[in-house]
Order: sequence, then C-alpha cells, then structure tokens
Amino acid sequence: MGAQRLVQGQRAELLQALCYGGSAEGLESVIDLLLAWEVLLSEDHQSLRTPSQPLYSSARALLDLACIQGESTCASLLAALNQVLPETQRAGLCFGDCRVPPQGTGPVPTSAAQALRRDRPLLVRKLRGGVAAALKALLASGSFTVYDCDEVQLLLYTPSQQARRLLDLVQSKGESTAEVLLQHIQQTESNPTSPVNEEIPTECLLYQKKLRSSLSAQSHFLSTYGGTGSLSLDDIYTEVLLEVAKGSSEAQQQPLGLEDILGLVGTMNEEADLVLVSGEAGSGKSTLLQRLHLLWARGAALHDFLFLFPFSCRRLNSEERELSLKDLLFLHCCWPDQDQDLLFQYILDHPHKVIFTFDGMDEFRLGFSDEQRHCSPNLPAPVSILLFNLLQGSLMKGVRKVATSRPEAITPSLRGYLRKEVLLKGFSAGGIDCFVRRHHSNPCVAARVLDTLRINSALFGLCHIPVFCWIVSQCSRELLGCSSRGPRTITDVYLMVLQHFLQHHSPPEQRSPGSGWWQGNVGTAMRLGQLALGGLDSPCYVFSVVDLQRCMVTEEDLRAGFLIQTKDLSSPDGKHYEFLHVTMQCFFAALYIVFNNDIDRSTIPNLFCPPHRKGSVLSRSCLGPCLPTHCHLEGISEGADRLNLQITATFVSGLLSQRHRHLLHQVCPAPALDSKCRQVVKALSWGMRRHFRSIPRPVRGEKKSMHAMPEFVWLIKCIYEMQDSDIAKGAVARLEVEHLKLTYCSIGPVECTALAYVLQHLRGRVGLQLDYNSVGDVGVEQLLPCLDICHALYLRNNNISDEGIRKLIEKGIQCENFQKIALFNNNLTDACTQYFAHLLKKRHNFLSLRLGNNYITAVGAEQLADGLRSNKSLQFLGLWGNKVRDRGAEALAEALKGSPRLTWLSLVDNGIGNSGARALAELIESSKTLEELWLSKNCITREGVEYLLCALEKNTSVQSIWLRGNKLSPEEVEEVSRRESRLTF
Ligand SMILES: Nc1ncnc2c1ncn2[C@@H]1O[C@H](COP(=O)(O)OP(=O)(O)OP(=O)(O)O)[C@@H](O)[C@H]1O
Repeated sequence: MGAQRLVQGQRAELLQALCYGGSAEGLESVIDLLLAWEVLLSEDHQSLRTPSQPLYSSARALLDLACIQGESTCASLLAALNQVLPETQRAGLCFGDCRVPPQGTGPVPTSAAQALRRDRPLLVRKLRGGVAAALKALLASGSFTVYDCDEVQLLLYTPSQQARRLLDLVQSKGESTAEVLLQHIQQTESNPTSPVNEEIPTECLLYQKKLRSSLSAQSHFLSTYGGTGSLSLDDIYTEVLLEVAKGSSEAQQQPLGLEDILGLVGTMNEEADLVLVSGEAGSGKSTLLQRLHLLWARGAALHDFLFLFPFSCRRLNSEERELSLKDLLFLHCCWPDQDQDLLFQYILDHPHKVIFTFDGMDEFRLGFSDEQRHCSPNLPAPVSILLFNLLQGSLMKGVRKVATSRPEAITPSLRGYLRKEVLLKGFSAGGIDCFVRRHHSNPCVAARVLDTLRINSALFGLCHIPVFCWIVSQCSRELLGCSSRGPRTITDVYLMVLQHFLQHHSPPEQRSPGSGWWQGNVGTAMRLGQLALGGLDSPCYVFSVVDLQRCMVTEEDLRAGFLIQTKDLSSPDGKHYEFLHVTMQCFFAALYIVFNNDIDRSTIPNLFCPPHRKGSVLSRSCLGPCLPTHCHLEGISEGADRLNLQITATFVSGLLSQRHRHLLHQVCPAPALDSKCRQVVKALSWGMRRHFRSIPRPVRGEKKSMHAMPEFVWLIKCIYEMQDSDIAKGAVARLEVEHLKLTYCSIGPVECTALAYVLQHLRGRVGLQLDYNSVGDVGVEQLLPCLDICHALYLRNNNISDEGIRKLIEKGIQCENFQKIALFNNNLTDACTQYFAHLLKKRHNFLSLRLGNNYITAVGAEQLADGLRSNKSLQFLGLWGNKVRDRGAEALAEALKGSPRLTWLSLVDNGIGNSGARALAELIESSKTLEELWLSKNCITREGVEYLLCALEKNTSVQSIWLRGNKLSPEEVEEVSRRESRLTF
C-alpha cells in the first residue's frame, strides 16, 4: 500500500501516537527529522508549531501537510515516526516500506546554518543539558541579546524545547550566529567541563552549608521514637525493597538502591522531572526520604545536587498565605542569612542542581490539578498552585522532584507528569531480621522476638510493613509474654502497642495483670480517639493546642506518647501535635467509634460506604465540638482520606471481634457492642455482594471470571480482622466464580493471610490469579490454607524463591484440586526443580507447569525430567527464558517421549543448539499429542532445523514450531518455510 494511503488510513492512530501522554516530544522529534531530511522547510515548521497551538492541532496540521505534499513526504513521515516512536507505540501501526534516508552520507554541508539543519536531531540532544552555557557564548559574542536568552529559557519549555527554540533563533539570525553556536558546541565537546566544576558563588556555598546542617539535624532521629526515647536513623535504618513500577519491564527484576530513585533506571518519560515513590501506609516512604535527606546533608549521596529542599505536604496544608516560589523555598526549608536574590537567581539558573522532595502528596488537602498555570517564580500564589505547577514542571522546569504517596491516591492527571514511579514494598524477610536485631541492643531479646515471629507466620507477614515491624519490636515485652497464639491481626498488634504505651510510665510493680491495664486508661483512649476521629473527618493530621483542649486532652494523655510534637511548623499559635503515625490516628478513631455509646448510628455504615458527597462522611453530632481548628472541608483530596477511613474501618472490624470482647465489656454494654458488630457484618456483606454483582456473565466457552478491585481486598482484610469463620463463610457463600483475578492489587503477605482465611470457604474451585503483586515466600506460605479450593494458581512476578516453592509443593501434593501453576518471572533456581519433580511423580492429574523467566539451568531441567518421566497428565510445560541449553533440552525431550497428553512446550530463549533440536525432533517423532513447540530465540542452525523437518514428516499432531530468532539466514528461512508450512518464523 502507498505511504499516503497508510497515513490517511491510520490517521486516528498516528495522531494518538504523535501526542502520546500529552507530551509534545514525539511530535517535535518527528519534525526535527523531517527538517533534517529537508522534507519540511522552516516556513512549514513555523506554521506547524506556534506556542499557542494545542498539541493535537499541530499534529493534525503535520498529517494534513504530508498528505497535501504527497507520496514522498508521507513516506518520510512514516520513516520518521518509525524511528522516533517507542516500541509500545509502534505496535499495531503499519509503516509500509519506508526507509530512513541515509544520514551523514549526503553532500557535506557548505555552511554552518546548513550543518545546524542537517544535524538538528543530534544537536537537540547535545544542547538540552547545556542551553545556559550556549546562551552565554552567544551573548558574549554579541550574537544574542538578553531578550533572546529570556525567550529561549522560558520556564514553560522543557530542556529539549529550549534547545529547539535556540536552534530556530540561531537559524533566523544567519550564518555568523550559526558559526558561533557550532564553534561553542565543538569547544564543549573537545573540552568537556563538568557542571560540578563550574565556579559556585560563595553565597551559595554558605547557604548550602546552612541547609545541610539544618537538614542533618532534622533527619537525624526517627520521629516515631519521639515518645519513647529517640533512636538515630543511622542505628535503625534498614534497607527496604524498591522496584520500578510497571511500564518499564526491563528493570522489573532489578533490585533498586536508594540512589537509583534519581537515576536513569525505569525512566518512562525523559522530559518529566517528577519521580514518585509509592507505597502503602507505613511502608516507609517518609523514612526513606528522611534517609535521602540525611545522606545528602552529609555529602554521602546525590553529589550532583547542590541544594535539596524538603517539603512535607502535611505542613504545607497549614500554609494559608499566598507565597512566591522564593518565599516557599526560604520560609519552609531554610532561611538564607544574606543575598537572597543572588541565591534565588542561582537556583533559577541551575535547576539541574536542585532537588525538591514532597513527602505525603496523598495528604495534601487538594487533589492534584493542572488546570491553573503559574510560571512566574516571583509572583505570589496559593501554595496549592505553586505545588501543582512545580510538580508539572511549569514552574522551575528541570528541578528534580521526588514525591511520596500511597498508590491509590495518585490521579491519572498527575501520572501524566511522571518521569518514573518507584514502588516501595516494605521490608524483605532479611530486612525484618535486620530491623529487629538493630532495634534490640540485647541480642537474646532480638533472637527471642525473631523466634516468635518464625512460629507465628501471620505476624511475620505483618512485619513486612515497617510500621508494624516497629510496633512488634517495640512491644517485645508484651509479645514474649503472650501465652496463647499471640497477635495475628493488625488490631491485635495495635492493641499491643496501646497496652505498651499506656503501661510505659507506670513502674512494673504497679502494672495490672491481664486486661487490668486498660481500666485506668479508658479516658485517655477516648479523648485521643475523639481528637483522632475529628481529624480524620476534617481531614486534619496536625492539631493545635486549641484542638487538644476542645477534646480535653490532658498533659497525662500527652505523656502516654501517642501524640508527638510537630517539628518545624512555624505558627504564631504555638505548639502543634500529630499522632506517631497516621495508622495510630486511625486506630484511636476506631476505638472512639467502638467505645462511644452515643455515637450516631449512621457512623459505621458511612465508614464502610461513604455517601457520595464532599466533606464529612461521619455525623457531626458524634464528634461534639472537637473539630480541629485547621480543618478544610472543601474539595478534600479523596485519596488518602478515603484510605484512612478504610484503615479505621479495618480497626473497627477487628475491635468488634469476639476475641477482644473481654476488653470492650469493661467499657461498653454487650447489646451496644452486638448491635455495632451486626452493622459491620452487614456493611461487609453488602460490600462483597456489590462486587459479586459486578461479575459479567461469562461469554460462551469462557470461564466465569471476576476482576477484583482494590476495595475487594480491603473488605477481605476487614473480614479477616473479625476472626470469625462463620462471617468469612457467609461473605463468600454467594460467590460463584471460576476465575478470580487480583493482578496489580498490591497484595503482599498481609493480604495473602486475609485472602486465604476467607477464600478457603468458597464453595466451588477457583483459579486464583495473583500476578504482579508482592506475594513473596511468606505470602505463599500464607496462601496455603486456601490451596485446596484452587485448581490453578498464577503467581507471575511475585518475588518468590525456592523456599516458597518448597512449602507450596509440600501442601500442593496433598491437594487433589490443584492442577496448574504459573510462576513466570520469579527468583527460582535449580534448587526448586526437585520439588516440582516430586509433584509430577505424585500427582497424575496435574496439567500445567509454567516456570518462564527464572534461573533454571540444565541441572534443574534434568531434575524436572526425572519427574516428567513418570507423569502421565501434564499438558503444558513452559520454560521460556531460562538457561537449560542443549543438555537440559535433551533431558526434557527424552523424558517427555512417554508423555501421553503433552500439547504445548515452550523452550524459547534457552541457549539451545542443534543437539537440543535433534533430541526435540525425536520427541516430535514419537508424540501423538504435541501441538505447539516454541523454540524461538535459540541458537539452532539449518542443520538443527533439518532434524525438525524430518521429524515433522512423521508427525501429524504438531501444528506449529516457532523458530524466530535462531541462526538462519533469510534464504534458509525462505527455503525451509517453503518446505514445511508448520515452521513459523
Ligand atoms: N527503612 C526503615 N528502617 C527502619 N525503620 C523504618 C523504615 N521505614 C519505616 N520504618 C519504621 O516505620 C515507621 C513508619 O514509616 P513511615 O512513616 O516512613 O511510613 P510511610 O510509608 O511514610 O507511612 P504513611 O504513608 O502512612 O505516612 C517509621 O516511623 C519507622 O519506625
């Protein structure tokens, strides 16, 4: 098909690809190439991209122009698109036979202006990090005026756009200006000076020193320890698991270090400056930022950055003045002793030397919006406008920004501005060990705590979340004194910390045994609870002394340690307080809801299913006059506030469970508690039913399948907190589904415990799909109770290692229903194949084993072969992306010869050569069932293919053998394809 028809026929798709993600970069890179190839003239260019023109209009204009100019322009456009678009965008588009014009082979440019045009794409890349230096050279030579420089450096432009604007302006000024620029570029290339070596004004260095020492002091201690003694971050900081979020598959498996957060790995959009670190409540986001701050302050990390400005969104919430960017930096981070203007100008001129961090984006009172543009660093604006424009890059483009948030609170519009997203997944099993040992100076106590955790795997699962791990370590005395099964739920853990703190100040001889600790402290819990609930409902996380007085919080209550003084909140009203952690605020709010006999009846239903209106979800009357003074009821940021109410609801469920009734009875009459409990059960069952109703009718021939939403997982967690198997049974009694999909639902060990607790009561068998979560070995262990009802378990990309498999198979062998497992992209090695071999030997109804993209070699393949030899049921075997090589392929082929049901075998990308192909040919010859054999991306040559061809002559079952990416020339491919149509390339 001709190029013009291809452009016309795919107009909508091409438009979409050119404007992907709302970024102009794709379109402008295509225009760069067309200008360089002289397909577009500079007049065309000017009409295509005027600053005021919306992106889509420019893209449409380019497509129109190409179609008007005809076949050859369309062909160049397709070639440029093919070169510029990322692979994901190219997929599905047809580019025809469009060749990229050979570069660098045309006539040598006869003028500097011509050279600038011909090398435009390259020069844009070269200049984008050095626009300021180029402008300096142009200014010094008299080729540019200050006005020209300002025009190029408009803060609205990305660095690439600044480079393009610079090139355009140079072109328009003629040959001598072009010569100056080329000369400057050549000089920079032959004598590269690192920006770090540029002379930094003394005033800036002095300010840096002050900023460093203030940050070092602020980040030295961990705030959670405020009430109970302090611990330096150096002593307690434990590495956390960091992963690049989906969208950048090549980096998925690599563990990230702290500095990778600002590095290149995982970058999705080079033009954006915002890195998002997302993680659940208590997963360690603030602590991670604190660590980064401390390392920078000491000069131990992020050496390329001269200034780091830390912001807390919680603190920004209380800023009611309109501020300029300068005020925001200096007032909120560190006040310069002198030369503010020079310093600020230096910051504006060197954005690449500056980092801003924004902790707790989810707690910012307004949801992100990019509707109001504010580009001036000098004009005052409300803090929300400054923050949103900084995040988008309209203000201070080029400054690197790191923001933290809970994942659910990130809006799609903010996602459009992300450079990359890093997922914080809490502690690994080794991290828990390390944290507990660091926490306890006495190694014997640490060892006993760890022993307790090993026995109580549900608690161990909880400890993957650092805040729970901190509580468990903090409460070692209570933990080790537990007689029966010990804490298993989040509510158990928080009741333990409640007991710990409340007893902290009383001397050991006065501490009451059993549940007596609670009696004298109910008043404290209620007062703090009222404050907490009022805060969540506002929403408000920082409380003034007036707020405390309204809830009648006493000095004694403060001494208990649940409230800590807020650091760095400059306010004329005096001290401010916040809860040790937001989850603690949720816990106190839940205590208040459960214990308060006068609470409005609508409170619990509203908590589980808030009415669809802005502002309060709880009845004002239930809070009395305790609303905090700094509350913001308008336009609250739905994300974190809704999540905090969900956490509160989880605690309410847990507190109302029968196992804690002995505590509650001391304060609340049984009928009131029963009534609240009934309300919770009703709300949970209603919520579950709402999910079940969303299950679409199955298409004929397909399984009835439900894709659960994150809210489903929360409901399951609430049910688990209640620890009542009748409630769990009732909740899933009506769930009739054959496939339950919970991919990308942030499922870690804690969620696995809850899922297994509830799903084991399902009536029918189910395929449980948990791909792309953080299940890990501990999560696998937690899932075992529900393995009986699983006919298939999908655990792709879940950080599972051989130890997890050992436990899984031990149980799986006993579960007759369990027939399929998919473990693509985990950390499996040869050490786990013996377990699968055992499974295959024992279970003669096992159907599918998929182990792609792990670390299995020939040794593992031989072990697997041992199991396959005696198995008569397996139909699917997937080993894509391992390294079994010829020896492994031979062992597998030999073992599978006796397999009566094998239909699908994948050995793609396994380093298999001709001897492996020969063995597989023998398998083909003998098999009556094999339909598909995948051998792409191996090292098979024409000789190996000959074995396969001969075998196919005697086989009628095989439908295709995939051989793409082996060692065959195009002629050989053509020849063998002609001989055998079942060979697929
Ligand atoms: N890397 C770590 N090393 C040691 N302790 C940690 C680490 N991360 C978190 N903690 C402990 O867990 C507590 C809670 O962590 P943090 O406040 O950083 O979580 P968060 O993800 O910011 O929570 P939220 O989203 O609710 O604000 C910390 O106060 C600290 O006690």
